[in-house]
This record gives sequence, structure tokens and C-alpha cells, in this order.
Amino acid sequence: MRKSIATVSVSGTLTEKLAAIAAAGFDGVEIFENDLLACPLPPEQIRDRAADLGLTIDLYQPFRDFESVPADLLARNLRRAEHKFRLMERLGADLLLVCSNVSPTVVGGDELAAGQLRLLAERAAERGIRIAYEALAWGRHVNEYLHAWRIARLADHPNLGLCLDSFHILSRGSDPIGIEAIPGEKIFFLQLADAPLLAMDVLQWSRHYRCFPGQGNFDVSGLVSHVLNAGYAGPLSLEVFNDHFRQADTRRTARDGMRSLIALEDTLKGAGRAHPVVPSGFAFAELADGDPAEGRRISEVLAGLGFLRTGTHPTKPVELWQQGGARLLLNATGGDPALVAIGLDSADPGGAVKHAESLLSPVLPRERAPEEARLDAVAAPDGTEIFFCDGSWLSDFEPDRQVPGEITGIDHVALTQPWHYFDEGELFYRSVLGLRPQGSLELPDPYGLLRSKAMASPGGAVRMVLNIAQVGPGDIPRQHVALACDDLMAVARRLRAEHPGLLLPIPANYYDDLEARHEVDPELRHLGVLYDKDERGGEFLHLYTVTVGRVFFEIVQRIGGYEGYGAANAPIRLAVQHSGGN
Ligand SMILES: O=C(O)c1ccc(O)c(O)c1
Ligand SMILES: [Mg+2]
Repeated sequence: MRKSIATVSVSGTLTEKLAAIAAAGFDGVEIFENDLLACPLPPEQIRDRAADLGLTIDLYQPFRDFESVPADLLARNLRRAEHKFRLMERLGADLLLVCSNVSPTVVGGDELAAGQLRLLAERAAERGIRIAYEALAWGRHVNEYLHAWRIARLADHPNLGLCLDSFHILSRGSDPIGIEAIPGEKIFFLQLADAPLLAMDVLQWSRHYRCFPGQGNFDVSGLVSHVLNAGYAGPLSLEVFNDHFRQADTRRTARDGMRSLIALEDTLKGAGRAHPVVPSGFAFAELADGDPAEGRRISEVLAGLGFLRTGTHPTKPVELWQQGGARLLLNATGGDPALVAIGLDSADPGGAVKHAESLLSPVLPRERAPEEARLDAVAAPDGTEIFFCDGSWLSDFEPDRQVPGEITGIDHVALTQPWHYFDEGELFYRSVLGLRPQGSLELPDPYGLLRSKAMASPGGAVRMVLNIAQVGPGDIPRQHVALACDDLMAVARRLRAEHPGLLLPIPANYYDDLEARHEVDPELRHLGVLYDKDERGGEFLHLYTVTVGRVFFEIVQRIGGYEGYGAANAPIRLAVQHSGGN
């Protein structure tokens, strides 16, 4: 299908927007009026610029507060419309979006609205222009798409049809099945936006929190399938009002929008089928283990946790450390200790990279000696390298040894996202890796708020937590690797006895509160182990190490089907980390 985007969805000036939208591979644009008003170019040059870039101008918008008005206002509104029609001729646009009236001066009655829209459509028809009528979710009288359709049907003019906007429909909880009763040729335009579920005024929700399909909680692809069943053949057009997008890099946002439409098409094509390349587990996590300023190295922490160095790469300064099913690569190429890459077990690494590439992810070049294992990798939006592994990579690290120990594997990794690319990260991990969102949270931090989203593969073999930290002066964005074990109390006892300096200290006040809420083993307090319990009785025991560079480790034990991440305890950790408990 043709792909379009409203210029309001990305940052920049109109000419920057057009260039970025074309570079991202869109076929067309909706020109948002404010972008045009602020542009120094005359409409003819904007038209030529778009054409040179290979973009069609699919829609001009919005035309506000037109219908259901008293007679004197109608005359003024028609005059206003004539001006916009002339502008559209100069711009080479033949579809005008008219959104439902939000003004308190509206006079009610479908007959009146239909009659006035019919007049507008007649005037438009004289110039070969069509009108797409859109029910804004906060429209004064018309705020449901089926109401807009009843009025358009009453008006009964070939140049009057509907603009359907997924946000307005889904934010009100309207059932999109009704779209199938609208003749496809009367749906003149389809605008797509997703949004997180928020309990707030719908206008504020729409103007600040929309996001690209796949980044929020709406079933946008389900809505699109109803629109296609109705016989709609126009473009899929993104229309997103988002405070972060307005500040983010123009080209990057446009590319992300394109990724969301490609993923949406994949979902429509593969409806009901499993994701093609969902990973089956963590092959490894790779950490840069340079010389940290404070002297401690990740390797010391790993040794304390019971890991053994089992191999060294033949040509690169990379060591393999193992314990149980957990494999960590330490890369001594310099830089502050940080989590730089994740290896995922994949049945088809080549296919996984192709899939990632089809979703516009940069494929990483790998310089490798001819005898080394083939590695397929792409870059995630946060810069983390994602490797797809079929097991052959381990042969680089002969001899591969079994290291029995308390740790059984990698439970999850927590990555810090740049704040203005948080939604991009979620879409990447959902579409490229087939992870499913498990929920999002906002957690108090002594100096701000931590926004966090958890995602997991079906079955939970791969779990990731994406955080955006508000980083204050002197703070570092932290990442962590959570290691699974079967007996956390035993691990804690040993660490407390042998390496007490590796453990993050937990305040006594936490245990006073914990003991008020749950009947817990008093030993938790003595060992500094944190505890959580879910509504279904699942339990979670965990502890944290101190931070080295940007990285710390968590050790976790899941009991009774616990699916969370101990979010209730994260604010305690953040406060201790901030207060120099490291
Ligand atoms: O927020 C608005 O005013 C607005 C304008 C035009 C649209 O298409 C829309 O969905 C919302
Ligand atoms: Mg809209």
C-alpha cells in the first residue's frame, strides 16, 4: 500500500520535513497547515519541492469549525474555504480534511451539518477538490466516526467522504467493526496513530501522546484490516502529535514511522502467524570491560559471582566467562565498562538479519578472520548490537567448558534508552525481535522519574526491560544484566560471607516496610535480599551488585510463575545508587 505521513509528525521546517520524509521512503505527505504558513516558499515551490523528492501531496489539513454553524458564520466559513481551495490549487493538493466542529457556537442537528457540508462539497467540486470529513474525538456534536458517516450519507455528494483516524476511533473505545459497513470509496483517507493507554482528557492525550503504530496500546492493525475489508484503497498515513517527536531528529523519526508501517503491513499479511524469527534465548551478553576510573573491573565482579573465564577470542581482545547457562563476553577494547551487545539464540540468523533489515535496522559489518564463526548482527536504536547466534560462535572460544554454579542463565537485560527514542526502542524490539510488551511503569527516583517498559518473547526465554532515566548532573545512565538462579538465599549467603563489598546495601527502612506487608524470612534483612510477590502468589527474590562503569548485575529467583521484575523495589535501588551506595 502507499505510505504517507502528516508533516506535523516530525520535527523541523517544512523543507527539512519533506526531505526527511522522502529519504525514509514515503510515497506522499499530508501538508499540515501550520507547517505551510511558516514556510518562506510559495505554495508552487512547495509543490515542486515535493514532486522533485518523489512525494505526492495527498491531503491538506486541517480545515476547522466549518459545519453546523449559524447562517452568518456559514458565509464567512465558505469564504474561508474558497481561500483554502485556491491555496490547494497552487499546492497541487485535491483533498481537504475538514475536522468536526469543536466550537461552543455550534448549532445542533444532523440535517444542518449535512446541508452545510454539501454546500462545501459543491464548491469544492467546481475546483476538482474533495472533502474528507473527520470526527475529532472531542468534537462538539460529532465525535464518533459513525456519526460523521451518517452526516456524510445525508449530504450525499460525490466530493464528500470521510477521513478515518485510528486515534479518534480507538481513544473513545468505539468498535471499529462498523467501518466495514461504510463503502470503501466513501473513505477518502485513513490516518494512523497509536497511543499509550492514559486516563486523561482526550484532546491532551491526542495532542501530546500519540505515537506510531506498534508503540502504544491500540490495536491499529485490527482497525486497518476493517478499513481494507470496507474496500479502502488509499494510502496508510501516519498522523502523530507527540512532544518527543517534535524535538527528535527529523530523519530518524521519519525512518521510525516507515518502520512502523512496514511492521504493520507484516502484521496484516501474517495475521495469526507466529513472528518469523523470534529468538529462543540469550546466547550471551557482551560487556566492555575497559579501565574504569575507580579501578574495579567487571571481571572482578564476575569472578566474585562465581563465573570462570573459559576462553579467549583468537583475534580480538574478548574473553568468554561462563557459569551455568550464562555466558558473558568481556571486551577489553577500551572505554567505560558498559553493556554493548546482546547475543540471541536464533534458529535462522540469516533470516533474522534479513527481517531486521526489512524493518530498516542497520546491519553491522563484521570484520572477521576467515576461520571465525559467522556473526549476524544489527544495531538497535539505542546503539546496542544485537547478534543472532546459531551456536557456532562458541567455537571461537575453544575450549568451551561447562562451569557448574549457582547461576543458571541470563534472566533479562535492562537497557537505558535515550529519552527521545524510547518509543523507537519499543517498536524495534517488538517488530524486529518479536518481543511482546508486558507493561510500562513510572517509578520514583530521588531526582526524577524512571519510565520503564518490560518486554518478553512468548514463553519468556528472552526478557528485556527498557528504561529511560532522567539523568541529573553527575549521574550515569545504568544498564544491567539480571542473572537467574534457583536458590537466591544460598547465593546471598555466600556473597555476604566472601564478597560483601560487591553487594548493594539495602536500607533497614525497606525491611521494616516489607515485614509489614508480607510475612517474610527475617534472613532477607540480614542478607540484603529484596522481595516481591504478585497477585497470583508468584514470588521474586533478588539482589544487586555495585555498579562498575555503567553496569551492574542483578541476581534473581522466580518462584511460582512470577512474571515481573521487582518493580516495587526499583525505587529503593535507584535511591541507594544515587546516594553513593553505588
Ligand atoms: O488535534 C487536532 O486539532 C487535529 C487536527 C487534525 C486532525 O486530523 C486530527 O486528528 C487532530
Ligand atoms: Mg486526524
